[in-house]
Amino acid sequence: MITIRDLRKVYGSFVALDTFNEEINAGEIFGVIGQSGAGKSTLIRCINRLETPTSGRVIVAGQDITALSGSDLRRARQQMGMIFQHFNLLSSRTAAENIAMPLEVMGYSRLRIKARVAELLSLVELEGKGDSYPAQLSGGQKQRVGIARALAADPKVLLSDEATSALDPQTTQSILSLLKKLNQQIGLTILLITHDMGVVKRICDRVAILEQGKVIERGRVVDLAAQPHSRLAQDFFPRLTGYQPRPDALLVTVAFRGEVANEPFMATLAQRFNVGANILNGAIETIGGQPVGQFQIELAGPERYLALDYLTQLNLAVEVQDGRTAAEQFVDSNP
Ligand SMILES: Nc1ncnc2c1ncn2[C@@H]1O[C@H](COP(=O)(O)OP(=O)(O)OP(=O)(O)O)[C@@H](O)[C@H]1O
Repeated sequence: MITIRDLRKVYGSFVALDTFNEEINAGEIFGVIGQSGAGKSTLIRCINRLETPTSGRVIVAGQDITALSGSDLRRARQQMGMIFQHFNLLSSRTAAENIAMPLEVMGYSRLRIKARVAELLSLVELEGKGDSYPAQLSGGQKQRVGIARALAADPKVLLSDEATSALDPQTTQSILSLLKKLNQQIGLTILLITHDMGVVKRICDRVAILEQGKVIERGRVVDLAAQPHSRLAQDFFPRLTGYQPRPDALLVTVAFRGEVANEPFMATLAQRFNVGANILNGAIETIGGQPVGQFQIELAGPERYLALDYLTQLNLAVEVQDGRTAAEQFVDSNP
């Protein structure tokens, strides 16, 4: 649905976005996460052509956005709805009138606008609020108006620029639920940028992590979360720092997903091997509809390497603190 090829944006000699490539599929929720200044807004502004890329191509629903100008570009932009952190509603217009704006630009009749606005108010669960002015609405309600306005022209893609950053945690959850519902109900493709890992965890199918204009990690959220060493996993499952294992012990991170989360592997370790297995830290989250978790454990005792080998055979991702894989540790300790 969105093809981004070698997209670059340079301001003077400063590279704000460095050769971004991605294929965002129809019906997908794709997140771009990064800290302030990472290049997220630059990316989204190059996609909707609020900025002109220095080089590269952006193809949305089969149309090369980077090759268009004038009225062709305006028409192509109608394929992309956009929502913003501060909602960008007109304070002098009611919710219904704000939602109607793109339809007015497109020359819809008053009757058609009325019907479409009613439909959109219902879609974003704001029935009865059409006559309210923005000042009379909560932050979450204002964002719902923003979403309805973004969807008015029935775009294929929704671009979300930190749409929940100004909202409290509970309202953030309700807006994310709404975005997920729209994604599932009308097959909306969503590209969202955020600095909040919680947003990625909650609704994104795939993610790219931007740092200083470059992608430093990308993949399916559930896959990255289940890899002990990924940036994403380290953020989802913060590790103990500064812990020194005992001399006869290994400090091990075990990551797992799906069915294996239900297996009592810790109990089995203690039964089968001459080891003490001490859980230092751990959590299980539901990501992409399946359990994903990580434990940090200390394995102590003469059979700690056998225990480690057993864990890797269970299809768990296992990482020992000194960076060697479980297999390397095992070989090194059994010459
Ligand atoms: N018009 C511009 N001229 C010069 N530099 C710019 C311009 N726009 C952005 N930049 C620089 O490009 C870098 C990326 O900015 P961008 O706004 O894309 O980051 P961001 O990840 O969206 O950050 P934030 O979350 O704070 O909005 C920053 O260092 C910024 O100062």
